[in-house]
Amino acid sequence: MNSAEGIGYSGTAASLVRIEALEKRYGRSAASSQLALGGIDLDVARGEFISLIGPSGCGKTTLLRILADLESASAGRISIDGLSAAEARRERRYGYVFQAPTLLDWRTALGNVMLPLRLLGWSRTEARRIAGERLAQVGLAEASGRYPWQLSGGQQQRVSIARALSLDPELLLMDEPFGALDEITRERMNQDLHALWRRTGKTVVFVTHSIAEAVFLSTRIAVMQADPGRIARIIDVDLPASRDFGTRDLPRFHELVTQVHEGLHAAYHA
Ligand SMILES: Nc1ncnc2c1ncn2[C@@H]1O[C@H](COP(=O)(O)OP(=O)(O)OP(=O)(O)O)[C@@H](O)[C@H]1O
Repeated sequence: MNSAEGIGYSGTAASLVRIEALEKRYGRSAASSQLALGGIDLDVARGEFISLIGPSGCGKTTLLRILADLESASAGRISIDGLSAAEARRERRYGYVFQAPTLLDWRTALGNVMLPLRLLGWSRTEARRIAGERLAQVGLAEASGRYPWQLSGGQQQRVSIARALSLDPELLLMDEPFGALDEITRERMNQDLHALWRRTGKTVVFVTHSIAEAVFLSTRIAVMQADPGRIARIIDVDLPASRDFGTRDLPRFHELVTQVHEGLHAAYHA
């Protein structure tokens, strides 16, 4: 049985995501199995933007995939708005953005964003209207007729975000969505994602390897460590709520970058 499904429990009004004593073991035999997550406790408040950062292999993607019910937990409990991960998946309570865009090459940008709506029974006209709005939300209205191979990497990721938003979920799970982009495009995407988050009030769980990206975007940062994967430290990001290109020049921004850096160093050498 999927334990995340079996023992889901009710969250509070304030926390949208609740994770308690979550463990994940890959492999069956005791000799060859590996404890990828060794007891994660984390509450994510509604409207929060939390980043997971940590050394390669510390279980960031595994944690995100368990939340999305793409992977089962070995022990522990999670709930999303009071639902188990499986229920939340069935009810389309989250949107998921992968590291690679995963768009269908034979569908236009609009067609890709329409797809989840069409699959759930929206009429073609309604789906087209909503998908058009979502593409406008990510600044791609004029590219709606283009195919993925006619779009830049950054534009493809914008389409992926629009698709994740298509059903207007309260929760967005994002697995290093800007990892493959050049630095300037990435900063621009950070800026636009921040503005989108402020406008929509979504709750975001975001995996990244970039300290600057985590500090710029987040309300809190969970620094993880490996063997087994666990949360080593939580850092509150007390920057002004509204962030722009000037945010990276603030002394507090640099202090926080140093704090996360030190947290990561400690995590690497623990
Ligand atoms: N399907 C799988 N089968 C067996 N082991 C796995 C599987 N997926 C992940 N692992 C192992 O679990 C651990 C955590 O992997 P995970 O991909 O979640 O880490 P991560 O922090 O996201 O890494 P990265 O930053 O490199 O993407 C790693 O040791 C990995 O080898």
